[in-house]
Amino acid sequence: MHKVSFIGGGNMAGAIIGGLIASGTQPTDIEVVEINADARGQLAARFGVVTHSDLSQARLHALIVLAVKPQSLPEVAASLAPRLAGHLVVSIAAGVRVADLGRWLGGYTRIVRAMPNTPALVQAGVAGLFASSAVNQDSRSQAEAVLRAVGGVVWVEDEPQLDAVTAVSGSGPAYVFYFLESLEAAAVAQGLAPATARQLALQTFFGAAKLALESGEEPAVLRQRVTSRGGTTERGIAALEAAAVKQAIGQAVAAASRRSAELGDELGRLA
Ligand SMILES: NC(=O)C1=CN([C@@H]2O[C@H](COP(=O)(O)OP(=O)(O)OC[C@H]3O[C@@H](n4cnc5c(N)ncnc54)[C@H](O)[C@@H]3O)[C@@H](O)[C@H]2O)C=CC1
Ligand SMILES: O=C(O)[C@@H]1CCC=N1
Repeated sequence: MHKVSFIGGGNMAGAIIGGLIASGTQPTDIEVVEINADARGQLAARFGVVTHSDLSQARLHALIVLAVKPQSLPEVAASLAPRLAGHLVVSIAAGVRVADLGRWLGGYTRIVRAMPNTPALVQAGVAGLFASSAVNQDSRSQAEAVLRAVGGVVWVEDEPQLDAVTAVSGSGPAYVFYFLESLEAAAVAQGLAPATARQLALQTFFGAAKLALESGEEPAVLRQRVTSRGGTTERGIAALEAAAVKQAIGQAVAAASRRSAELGDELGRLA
Protein backbone atom coordinates (compact mmCIF):
# COMPACT_ATOMS: atom_id res chain seq x y z
CA MET A 1 0.00 0.00 0.00
CA HIS A 2 1.22 3.51 -0.80
CA LYS A 3 1.98 6.12 1.81
CA VAL A 4 -0.95 8.47 2.20
CA SER A 5 -1.29 12.10 3.31
CA PHE A 6 -4.67 13.25 4.62
CA ILE A 7 -5.61 16.92 4.68
CA GLY A 8 -8.36 17.07 7.31
CA GLY A 9 -8.49 14.47 10.05
CA GLY A 10 -12.14 14.42 11.09
CA ASN A 11 -14.79 11.70 11.13
CA MET A 12 -14.39 10.36 7.61
CA ALA A 13 -10.59 10.59 7.51
CA GLY A 14 -10.48 8.82 10.88
CA ALA A 15 -12.69 6.03 9.53
CA ILE A 16 -10.49 5.48 6.46
CA ILE A 17 -7.28 5.71 8.51
CA GLY A 18 -8.60 3.15 11.03
CA GLY A 19 -9.54 0.80 8.21
CA LEU A 20 -6.19 1.22 6.44
CA ILE A 21 -4.26 0.41 9.62
CA ALA A 22 -6.50 -2.57 10.38
CA SER A 23 -5.76 -3.86 6.89
CA GLY A 24 -1.99 -3.63 7.35
CA THR A 25 -0.84 -0.08 6.52
CA GLN A 26 1.92 1.12 8.87
CA PRO A 27 0.71 4.08 10.97
CA THR A 28 3.97 5.89 10.19
CA ASP A 29 3.14 5.67 6.47
CA ILE A 30 0.14 7.91 7.11
CA GLU A 31 0.42 11.63 7.80
CA VAL A 32 -2.50 13.88 8.64
CA VAL A 33 -2.70 17.66 8.42
CA GLU A 34 -5.36 18.73 10.92
CA ILE A 35 -5.83 22.26 12.24
CA ASN A 36 -7.70 21.21 15.39
CA ALA A 37 -5.38 20.26 18.26
CA ASP A 38 -7.90 17.91 19.94
CA ALA A 39 -8.51 16.05 16.68
CA ARG A 40 -4.74 15.78 16.12
CA GLY A 41 -4.23 14.40 19.62
CA GLN A 42 -6.98 11.83 19.13
CA LEU A 43 -5.60 10.66 15.78
CA ALA A 44 -2.11 10.26 17.23
CA ALA A 45 -3.40 8.41 20.31
CA ARG A 46 -5.85 6.15 18.46
CA PHE A 47 -3.77 5.27 15.44
CA GLY A 48 -0.17 6.41 15.99
CA VAL A 49 -0.16 8.34 12.70
CA VAL A 50 2.08 11.34 12.03
CA THR A 51 0.18 14.61 12.50
CA HIS A 52 0.85 18.22 11.51
CA SER A 53 -1.03 21.40 12.36
CA ASP A 54 -0.23 23.05 9.06
CA LEU A 55 0.14 21.99 5.44
CA SER A 56 3.55 23.66 5.22
CA GLN A 57 4.93 21.05 7.67
CA ALA A 58 3.66 18.06 5.68
CA ARG A 59 5.97 15.86 3.62
CA LEU A 60 3.12 15.16 1.18
CA HIS A 61 3.19 11.54 0.08
CA ALA A 62 2.42 10.53 -3.52
CA LEU A 63 -1.26 10.06 -2.69
CA ILE A 64 -3.11 12.91 -0.97
CA VAL A 65 -6.67 12.53 0.37
CA LEU A 66 -8.59 15.78 0.76
CA ALA A 67 -10.93 15.19 3.70
CA VAL A 68 -11.99 18.66 4.80
CA LYS A 69 -15.56 19.99 4.57
CA PRO A 70 -16.55 21.01 1.04
CA GLN A 71 -16.64 24.68 2.10
CA SER A 72 -12.99 24.51 3.26
CA LEU A 73 -11.75 22.95 0.05
CA PRO A 74 -11.12 26.11 -2.04
CA GLU A 75 -8.78 27.51 0.63
CA VAL A 76 -7.03 24.17 1.22
CA ALA A 77 -6.61 23.67 -2.55
CA ALA A 78 -5.06 27.12 -2.95
CA SER A 79 -2.43 26.29 -0.29
CA LEU A 80 -1.79 22.87 -1.78
CA ALA A 81 -1.49 23.95 -5.44
CA PRO A 82 2.14 25.23 -5.35
CA ARG A 83 3.31 21.98 -3.70
CA LEU A 84 1.84 19.57 -6.22
CA ALA A 85 4.31 17.73 -8.44
CA GLY A 86 2.72 14.61 -9.87
CA HIS A 87 0.83 13.71 -6.67
CA LEU A 88 -2.47 11.88 -7.01
CA VAL A 89 -5.20 13.92 -5.33
CA VAL A 90 -8.25 12.02 -4.05
CA SER A 91 -11.10 14.25 -2.88
CA ILE A 92 -13.84 12.82 -0.70
CA ALA A 93 -15.71 16.12 -0.33
CA ALA A 94 -19.44 15.83 -1.00
CA GLY A 95 -20.63 17.71 -4.06
CA VAL A 96 -17.34 19.29 -5.13
CA ARG A 97 -16.77 18.62 -8.82
CA VAL A 98 -13.48 17.54 -10.31
CA ALA A 99 -13.32 20.52 -12.69
CA ASP A 100 -13.81 23.01 -9.84
CA LEU A 101 -11.23 21.35 -7.62
CA GLY A 102 -8.84 21.22 -10.58
CA ARG A 103 -9.30 24.96 -11.09
CA TRP A 104 -8.65 25.73 -7.40
CA LEU A 105 -5.54 23.57 -7.67
CA GLY A 106 -4.24 25.80 -10.46
CA GLY A 107 -5.30 23.67 -13.42
CA TYR A 108 -4.29 20.32 -11.89
CA THR A 109 -5.86 17.23 -13.46
CA ARG A 110 -4.53 14.19 -11.55
CA ILE A 111 -7.66 14.03 -9.42
CA VAL A 112 -9.98 11.19 -8.41
CA ARG A 113 -13.26 12.05 -6.70
CA ALA A 114 -14.48 9.48 -4.20
CA MET A 115 -17.51 9.11 -1.97
CA PRO A 116 -16.74 6.70 0.89
CA ASN A 117 -18.76 5.99 4.04
CA THR A 118 -17.94 5.66 7.73
CA PRO A 119 -18.17 1.82 7.97
CA ALA A 120 -14.71 2.08 6.36
CA LEU A 121 -13.52 2.14 9.97
CA VAL A 122 -14.44 -1.54 10.32
CA GLN A 123 -13.40 -2.35 6.73
CA ALA A 124 -17.04 -2.66 5.71
CA GLY A 125 -17.28 0.58 3.77
CA VAL A 126 -18.38 1.11 0.20
CA ALA A 127 -17.16 3.91 -2.00
CA GLY A 128 -18.14 5.37 -5.36
CA LEU A 129 -15.29 6.71 -7.51
CA PHE A 130 -15.10 8.99 -10.52
CA ALA A 131 -12.20 10.33 -12.56
CA SER A 132 -12.06 12.42 -15.71
CA SER A 133 -10.55 11.02 -18.91
CA ALA A 134 -7.34 12.91 -18.03
CA VAL A 135 -6.62 10.36 -15.27
CA ASN A 136 -4.75 7.24 -16.38
CA GLN A 137 -5.39 3.66 -15.31
CA ASP A 138 -2.41 3.57 -12.96
CA SER A 139 -3.72 6.56 -10.99
CA ARG A 140 -7.21 5.08 -10.91
CA SER A 141 -5.81 1.84 -9.52
CA GLN A 142 -3.86 3.70 -6.80
CA ALA A 143 -6.96 5.57 -5.63
CA GLU A 144 -9.01 2.39 -5.78
CA ALA A 145 -6.44 0.50 -3.67
CA VAL A 146 -6.88 2.93 -0.75
CA LEU A 147 -10.67 2.63 -0.74
CA ARG A 148 -10.60 -1.09 -1.45
CA ALA A 149 -8.51 -1.60 1.70
CA VAL A 150 -11.50 -0.38 3.70
CA GLY A 151 -14.43 -1.87 1.75
CA GLY A 152 -16.08 -2.24 -1.64
CA VAL A 153 -15.57 0.08 -4.59
CA VAL A 154 -17.75 1.06 -7.55
CA TRP A 155 -16.75 3.36 -10.42
CA VAL A 156 -19.31 5.64 -12.04
CA GLU A 157 -18.96 6.82 -15.64
CA ASP A 158 -20.69 10.18 -15.23
CA GLU A 159 -19.83 12.57 -12.43
CA PRO A 160 -23.47 13.49 -11.58
CA GLN A 161 -23.99 9.85 -10.58
CA LEU A 162 -21.79 10.57 -7.57
CA ASP A 163 -24.63 12.75 -6.24
CA ALA A 164 -26.78 9.60 -6.16
CA VAL A 165 -23.95 7.55 -4.61
CA THR A 166 -23.55 10.24 -1.95
CA ALA A 167 -27.27 10.10 -1.17
CA VAL A 168 -27.44 6.29 -1.05
CA SER A 169 -24.20 5.01 0.49
CA GLY A 170 -22.38 8.16 1.66
CA SER A 171 -25.31 9.34 3.78
CA GLY A 172 -26.79 5.84 3.98
CA PRO A 173 -25.24 4.76 7.29
CA ALA A 174 -27.18 7.61 8.92
CA TYR A 175 -30.46 6.23 7.56
CA VAL A 176 -29.55 2.81 8.93
CA PHE A 177 -28.72 4.26 12.35
CA TYR A 178 -32.02 6.16 12.25
CA PHE A 179 -33.85 2.90 11.57
CA LEU A 180 -31.91 1.21 14.38
CA GLU A 181 -32.76 4.01 16.80
CA SER A 182 -36.42 3.70 15.81
CA LEU A 183 -36.51 -0.09 16.15
CA GLU A 184 -34.80 0.13 19.51
CA ALA A 185 -37.22 2.81 20.77
CA ALA A 186 -40.16 0.70 19.58
CA ALA A 187 -38.80 -2.32 21.46
CA VAL A 188 -38.52 -0.27 24.65
CA ALA A 189 -42.06 1.04 24.11
CA GLN A 190 -43.19 -2.60 24.01
CA GLY A 191 -41.72 -3.09 27.49
CA LEU A 192 -38.29 -4.58 26.74
CA ALA A 193 -35.23 -3.48 28.71
CA PRO A 194 -33.01 -0.96 26.82
CA ALA A 195 -30.04 -3.34 26.65
CA THR A 196 -32.27 -6.12 25.32
CA ALA A 197 -33.85 -3.71 22.82
CA ARG A 198 -30.39 -2.72 21.53
CA GLN A 199 -29.24 -6.31 21.17
CA LEU A 200 -32.38 -7.37 19.30
CA ALA A 201 -32.35 -4.39 16.95
CA LEU A 202 -28.63 -4.56 16.18
CA GLN A 203 -28.42 -8.30 15.69
CA THR A 204 -31.56 -8.29 13.53
CA PHE A 205 -30.15 -5.60 11.28
CA PHE A 206 -26.76 -7.26 11.04
CA GLY A 207 -28.25 -10.72 10.48
CA ALA A 208 -30.67 -9.57 7.79
CA ALA A 209 -27.94 -7.64 5.92
CA LYS A 210 -25.56 -10.63 6.17
CA LEU A 211 -28.27 -12.98 4.93
CA ALA A 212 -29.07 -10.73 1.97
CA LEU A 213 -25.37 -10.32 1.15
CA GLU A 214 -24.41 -13.97 1.46
CA SER A 215 -27.50 -15.63 -0.01
CA GLY A 216 -27.56 -13.32 -3.03
CA GLU A 217 -31.35 -13.60 -3.03
CA GLU A 218 -33.69 -10.73 -3.80
CA PRO A 219 -34.55 -8.74 -0.66
CA ALA A 220 -38.23 -9.03 -1.64
CA VAL A 221 -37.96 -12.85 -1.66
CA LEU A 222 -36.21 -12.88 1.70
CA ARG A 223 -38.96 -10.61 3.04
CA GLN A 224 -41.69 -12.93 1.79
CA ARG A 225 -40.01 -15.82 3.60
CA VAL A 226 -40.46 -13.97 6.90
CA THR A 227 -44.04 -13.03 6.13
CA SER A 228 -46.44 -15.84 7.04
CA ARG A 229 -49.96 -15.47 5.69
CA GLY A 230 -52.20 -14.17 8.45
CA GLY A 231 -49.19 -13.78 10.75
CA THR A 232 -47.42 -10.99 12.57
CA THR A 233 -45.04 -9.68 9.88
CA GLU A 234 -47.92 -9.15 7.46
CA ARG A 235 -49.48 -6.73 9.94
CA GLY A 236 -46.16 -4.97 10.55
CA ILE A 237 -45.41 -4.52 6.84
CA ALA A 238 -48.96 -3.28 6.24
CA ALA A 239 -48.36 -0.56 8.85
CA LEU A 240 -45.10 0.43 7.10
CA GLU A 241 -46.95 0.60 3.76
CA ALA A 242 -49.77 2.65 5.27
CA ALA A 243 -47.17 5.08 6.62
CA ALA A 244 -45.60 5.31 3.12
CA VAL A 245 -42.15 4.44 4.48
CA LYS A 246 -40.90 3.35 1.03
CA GLN A 247 -41.86 6.73 -0.41
CA ALA A 248 -40.23 8.48 2.54
CA ILE A 249 -36.96 6.65 1.84
CA GLY A 250 -37.21 7.70 -1.80
CA GLN A 251 -37.73 11.29 -0.71
CA ALA A 252 -34.77 11.15 1.67
CA VAL A 253 -32.43 9.89 -1.06
CA ALA A 254 -33.74 12.43 -3.58
CA ALA A 255 -33.29 15.29 -1.08
CA ALA A 256 -29.73 14.21 -0.21
CA SER A 257 -28.85 13.84 -3.90
CA ARG A 258 -30.24 17.31 -4.65
CA ARG A 259 -28.15 18.73 -1.81
CA SER A 260 -25.02 17.12 -3.24
CA ALA A 261 -25.68 18.74 -6.63
CA GLU A 262 -26.53 22.02 -4.93
CA LEU A 263 -23.24 21.98 -2.97
CA GLY A 264 -21.46 21.45 -6.29
CA ASP A 265 -23.30 24.44 -7.82
CA GLU A 266 -22.67 26.69 -4.79
CA LEU A 267 -18.97 25.91 -4.61
CA GLY A 268 -18.57 25.86 -8.38
CA ARG A 269 -19.51 29.53 -8.45
CA LEU A 270 -16.41 30.35 -6.37
CA ALA A 271 -13.38 31.51 -8.34
N1 LIG B 1 -18.78 11.87 7.53
C1 LIG B 1 -19.15 11.11 6.51
O1 LIG B 1 -19.91 10.11 6.66
C2 LIG B 1 -18.66 11.39 5.12
C3 LIG B 1 -18.00 12.57 4.82
N2 LIG B 1 -17.55 12.81 3.55
C4 LIG B 1 -16.84 14.06 3.23
O2 LIG B 1 -15.65 14.06 3.99
C5 LIG B 1 -15.27 15.40 4.29
C6 LIG B 1 -14.99 15.49 5.79
O3 LIG B 1 -16.20 15.18 6.48
P1 LIG B 1 -16.17 14.78 8.01
O4 LIG B 1 -14.96 13.98 8.28
O5 LIG B 1 -17.49 14.26 8.33
O6 LIG B 1 -16.00 16.23 8.65
P2 LIG B 1 -15.23 16.65 9.98
O7 LIG B 1 -15.67 18.04 10.30
O8 LIG B 1 -15.34 15.58 10.99
O9 LIG B 1 -13.70 16.69 9.49
C7 LIG B 1 -13.11 17.75 8.79
C8 LIG B 1 -11.79 18.07 9.49
O10 LIG B 1 -11.03 18.98 8.71
C9 LIG B 1 -10.34 19.82 9.59
N3 LIG B 1 -9.92 21.01 8.83
C10 LIG B 1 -10.66 22.10 8.49
N4 LIG B 1 -9.91 22.96 7.78
C11 LIG B 1 -8.68 22.40 7.65
C12 LIG B 1 -7.47 22.81 7.03
N5 LIG B 1 -7.39 23.98 6.39
N6 LIG B 1 -6.41 21.99 7.08
C13 LIG B 1 -6.49 20.81 7.75
N7 LIG B 1 -7.59 20.37 8.39
C14 LIG B 1 -8.68 21.16 8.33
C15 LIG B 1 -11.31 20.09 10.70
O11 LIG B 1 -10.66 20.54 11.89
C16 LIG B 1 -11.98 18.73 10.87
O12 LIG B 1 -11.34 17.94 11.85
C17 LIG B 1 -16.42 16.29 3.84
O13 LIG B 1 -16.03 16.94 2.66
C18 LIG B 1 -17.57 15.34 3.61
O14 LIG B 1 -18.39 15.78 2.57
C19 LIG B 1 -17.67 11.88 2.56
C20 LIG B 1 -18.29 10.69 2.81
C21 LIG B 1 -18.90 10.38 4.08
O1 LIG C 1 -23.55 14.67 5.17
C1 LIG C 1 -22.62 14.91 4.37
O2 LIG C 1 -22.62 15.94 3.70
C2 LIG C 1 -21.51 13.91 4.21
C3 LIG C 1 -21.46 13.34 2.82
C4 LIG C 1 -22.00 11.96 2.92
C5 LIG C 1 -22.06 11.70 4.34
N1 LIG C 1 -21.75 12.76 5.03
